[in-house]
Amino acid sequence: MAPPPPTPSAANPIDTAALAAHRPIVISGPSGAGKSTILKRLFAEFPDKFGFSVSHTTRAPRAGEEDGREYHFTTKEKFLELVEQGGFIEHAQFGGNHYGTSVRAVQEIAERGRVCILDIEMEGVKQVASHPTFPRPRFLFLAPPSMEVLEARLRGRASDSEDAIQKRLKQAAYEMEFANSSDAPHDKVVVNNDLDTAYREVRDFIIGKEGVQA
Ligand SMILES: Nc1ncnc2c1ncn2[C@@H]1O[C@H](COP(=O)(O)OP(=O)(O)OP(=O)(O)O)[C@@H](O)[C@H]1O
Repeated sequence: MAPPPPTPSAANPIDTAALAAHRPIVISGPSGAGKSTILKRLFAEFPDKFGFSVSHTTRAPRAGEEDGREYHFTTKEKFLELVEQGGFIEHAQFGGNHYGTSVRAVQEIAERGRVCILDIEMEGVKQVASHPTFPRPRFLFLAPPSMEVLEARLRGRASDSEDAIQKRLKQAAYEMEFANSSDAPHDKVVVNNDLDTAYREVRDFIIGKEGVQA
């Protein structure tokens, strides 16, 4: 049986008004689909409209990192307590450390009058879509034109080893399968073939009639 939904507590009340006025956007898609490229353009065109939330992590800060800037650094106990309270819209464990996006961090962006853009991988997307209390964001999936083109772009980026490229391609196949399934929450799928066209489609989805006004 599914556990009962956590009630928003005093520790993490949900400010639905701010989130409704500035509805967050979840962007996902395989590694190499072009998310960073398109988001970079969007932020350059609209420097004051969007924000990225600051994630929580249980890993130790690295030299030069500041609490609340790169991450909210926290302990495993506090992290798991917040999980129990439904305080994360999504969270995961990598290399022995916990990482998560808190309701509070996303809300903070909305309260500053900005639309929070969440670049989230597939498992996180599923968690956000099934969160019991967090208001549903808008979901955008960025797809490559084909697996062959994706492979060529990953190679062209020249930032990964052969092993890493193979792992990304394998993961991309799962992501495409999920995106094509009826479980996928996506409100819009944009195929990133020609960059200008894809950018316009993403921009229209985000700032068009249903999105924030430009
Ligand atoms: N429409 C396009 N046509 C040709 N090349 C593109 C296009 N869109 C993106 N690229 C290139 O493809 C590569 C992958 O793009 P990018 O790094 O933005 O992907 P990403 O989805 O952000 O990946 P990751 O999830 O790994 O960060 C980059 O080298 C980028 O310049």
